[in-house]
Amino acid sequence: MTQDELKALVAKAAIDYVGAGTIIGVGTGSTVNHFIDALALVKDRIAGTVSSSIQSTERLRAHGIPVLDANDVEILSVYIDGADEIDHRGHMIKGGGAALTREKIVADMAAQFVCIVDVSKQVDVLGRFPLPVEVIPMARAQVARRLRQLGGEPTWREGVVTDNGNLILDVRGLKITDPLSMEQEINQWPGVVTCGIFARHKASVCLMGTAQGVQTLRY
Ligand SMILES: O=C(CO)[C@H](O)[C@H](O)COP(=O)(O)O
Repeated sequence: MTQDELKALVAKAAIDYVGAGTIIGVGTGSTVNHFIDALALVKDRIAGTVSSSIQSTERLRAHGIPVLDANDVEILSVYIDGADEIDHRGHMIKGGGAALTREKIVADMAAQFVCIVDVSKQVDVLGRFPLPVEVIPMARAQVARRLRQLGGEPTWREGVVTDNGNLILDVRGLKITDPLSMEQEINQWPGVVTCGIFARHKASVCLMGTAQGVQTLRY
């Protein structure tokens, strides 16, 4: 199976986690695009969605799936999203699509996080994928200096402006052996909106697409 076929497979499997009459959180990316297409087939089952990006909102609305304002919703039954990397404890790197901050907000609203990935995203230690960090434009150079002091090599993702009007630094060379403490450390620097480590908001379940089918991992 191709990587895209594995993404479609896990996206379809995630429909089992969509509870009748509930509001669900929807992530961003090519795997989630498959999920949105699958969700369209059962859209009458749910009360609505909260979306993590303009891109996903547009796709949801094109299918006639209601998208609600996060401020009007108290709790989500589930948040379904992809990841750039996931370790064996459910910690993730996210933000390859620059939607990390809204993704973390929607994840924070949800009772559980169902991560949908193909097997290529599984790692022993996070950091092979460059860590995205969303920064307020004025803080770009200072946060980059801080990241270098931490042992990383930050690159500005030029030309990319997030849905929140901010910039992305992609950090190579980090070996993230303690995801929770590195997430907390980076997030406290002035000008950082959030970093793409999802340790505080790790996956509850991962549906992993493999050549043998969908593997369900619980953390
Ligand atoms: O974090 C994300 C977007 O900000 C995505 O979940 C991540 O980049 C995975 O994307 P894809 O499903 O296209 O591989």
